[in-house]
Amino acid sequence: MSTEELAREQDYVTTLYRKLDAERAEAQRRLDETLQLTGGTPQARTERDVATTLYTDRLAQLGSVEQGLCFGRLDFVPGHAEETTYIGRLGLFDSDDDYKPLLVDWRAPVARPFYLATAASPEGVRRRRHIRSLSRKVTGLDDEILDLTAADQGQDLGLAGEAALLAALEQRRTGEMGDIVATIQAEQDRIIRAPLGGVMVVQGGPGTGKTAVALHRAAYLLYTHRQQLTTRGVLVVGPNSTFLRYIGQVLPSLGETGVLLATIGQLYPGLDATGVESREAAEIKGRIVLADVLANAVRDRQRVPEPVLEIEYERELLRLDRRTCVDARTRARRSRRPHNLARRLFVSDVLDALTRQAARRLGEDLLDARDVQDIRAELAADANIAAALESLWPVLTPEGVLDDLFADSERLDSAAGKLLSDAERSCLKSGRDARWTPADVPLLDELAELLGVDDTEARVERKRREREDRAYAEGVLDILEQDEEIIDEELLRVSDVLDAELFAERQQARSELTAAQRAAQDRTWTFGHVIVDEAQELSAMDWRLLMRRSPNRSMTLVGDVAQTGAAGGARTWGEVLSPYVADRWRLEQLTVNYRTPAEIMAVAARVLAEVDPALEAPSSVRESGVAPWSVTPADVAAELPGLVTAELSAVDGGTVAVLTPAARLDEVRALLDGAGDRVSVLTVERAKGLEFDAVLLLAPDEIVADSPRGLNDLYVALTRATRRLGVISTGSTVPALSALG
Ligand SMILES: Nc1ncnc2c1ncn2[C@@H]1O[C@H](COP(=O)(O)OP(=O)(O)OP(=O)(O)O)[C@@H](O)[C@H]1O
Repeated sequence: MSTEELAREQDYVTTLYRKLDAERAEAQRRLDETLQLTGGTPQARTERDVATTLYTDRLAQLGSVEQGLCFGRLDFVPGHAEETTYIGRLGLFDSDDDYKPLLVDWRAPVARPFYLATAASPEGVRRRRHIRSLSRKVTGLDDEILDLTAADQGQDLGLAGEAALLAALEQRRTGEMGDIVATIQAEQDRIIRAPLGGVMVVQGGPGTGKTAVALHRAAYLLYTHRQQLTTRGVLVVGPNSTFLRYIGQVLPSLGETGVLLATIGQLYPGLDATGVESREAAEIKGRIVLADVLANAVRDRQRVPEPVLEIEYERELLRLDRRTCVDARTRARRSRRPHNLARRLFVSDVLDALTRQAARRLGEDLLDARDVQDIRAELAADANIAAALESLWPVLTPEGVLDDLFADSERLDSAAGKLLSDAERSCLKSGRDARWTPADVPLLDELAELLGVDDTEARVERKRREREDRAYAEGVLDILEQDEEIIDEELLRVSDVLDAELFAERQQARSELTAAQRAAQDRTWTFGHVIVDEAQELSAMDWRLLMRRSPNRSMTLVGDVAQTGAAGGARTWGEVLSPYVADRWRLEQLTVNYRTPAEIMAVAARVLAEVDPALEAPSSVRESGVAPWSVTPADVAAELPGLVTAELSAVDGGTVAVLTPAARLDEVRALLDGAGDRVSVLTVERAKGLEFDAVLLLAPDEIVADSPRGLNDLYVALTRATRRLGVISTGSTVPALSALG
């Protein structure tokens, strides 16, 4: 690349940074101005709140694009509507020149050819240029000329911007995932920009960019359907907290808010379920039949007297017989309301019956309707009667019911006797953690549905407040419209684009929390879009919970059925989804592995063939030049630290993972204590979705033997490395690894 060309691009990029600085200064100035205003009417305070959030969001967005602000350029063929377009992390416009775009946001439709154009289908693009930079300095340019004669590079795998891609892939791993906006590939772009509605499954082998694609899709959807999605939010579900930390930085650096990142264990408000239990117990809890077990458990709590319950009331005995209670129970159950709401009906019928009894004793003929009503009210307020009603139809909480069910053999036998075997029931009872486990969360959620909350009073109050908010918002908008003193165009723009309802909703959100934060606190929140990563791991009960959060079935599910480790996880996507959407879901596939070098992938492919010969491993995009190796040390404890040190120096500042069978985790952690934060010691389950420059795999035979899906686990373990793989054998050889030197 000529130095003049580099200098020309540097000039342009410098102009863009100048523009970025100016935008930042302007947003800061406006924010400062707004913050200096004090006092005033409630309306004035509202206006200030709106403006404060607007400028604060803008500043955060402008702050997050500093690195690699502009990374691409398209030059179109003569006669095309555009001549040249620069692509970057956000859009910048020239306010002095009719808002001509200086930089196009990567998510905008005009940016698409940057990811999709090929020599065979150039979409009007003559040249695609990747601009590499470090801080604000342009360090390199990679050009592709998209005419047919130049159709050579990356032809086999259809790669776009191969040089830039390979440079990105060669980078050392830091323990946090980075964005891929500069080098998104065509098959990935099609998924990222797929329409919002419906259920899309993205099936792809390890390292094909499923996680990256899922997160960029969240950013794209929020950009394209901003209004719809910032109010409802986007839920991104990942397998565990280590994984969420790994991906946590990708979205803010794309300048997005309104996204809730959570594990299934965090989807029941007020809990972060981190308890541990056996694979078997988790598998049983994940079965769909648990929905029936729980329904039975709730029904079992709706009791009738055998044969009569006597209640002392004002020194006399009222008798509540079985028949009355059975009738009341039948009517309450037939209402199909959740337990705590149906309770009102049961209580009302029983009180009617008791009132009749009490009235009879006092002499029915002497009482008018008013007297009878008074008697009923007195009965309702009586402590003994309240206790009797509570014993027959108690107010229940999900936590209480689940705890009682697992702690009490009789209850469990009654609810699950016909649905789970003796061995399965005792597995649920034994070895319970004092804390809730992730597999408990969908059960609690199910119970919350079955039980409901009798919030009649709270609802009336909420409705009243909503009416007030709305009336207030209408008032604010009227004043904004009329007040000629308000010349700040940003504020006026706010009133232009909001109607009263939205404004009221926004006000509520602002005075309290963001959509994501509100969603985290509200079990009944439904999201605008739900994205699930490592979706193959979810159990049938997990899916039930997620489908409740996504009644519009706007979902992106990414995963790999060849990597399923959970005993209750997916074997096929159809099996998982058909109860909810029948066959109304579409499948997209990713086929290129960007993480694992070909040398390592060859080993992994042998394992995959053992899992299922019909499954195909993705093709690696590059070779590392380092062959995977294997050793069988005489004394693992003595030699492991040395092997780790050697890997650390080989990856030169990069990361090393030691993947171990669960039974050896503590021992290995102790051995490597003090190895520094570039070394992670993990089980395969915890390493799922993560990647490291070098991986040392300890005792593969034990990993295989540990679970019915042990070979899948081995496949996952082998595909975590971006550069180097070493296998440390301790026992019998695993056939698929026997060829390792
Ligand atoms: N287009 C791309 N440009 C640059 N890097 C990419 C691209 N696509 C994927 N990568 C990189 O490849 C690696 C693997 O991606 P990712 O973790 O998203 O794969 P995955 O399919 O989720 O893998 P797994 O199934 O093992 O969890 C990451 O480092 C990611 O940044």
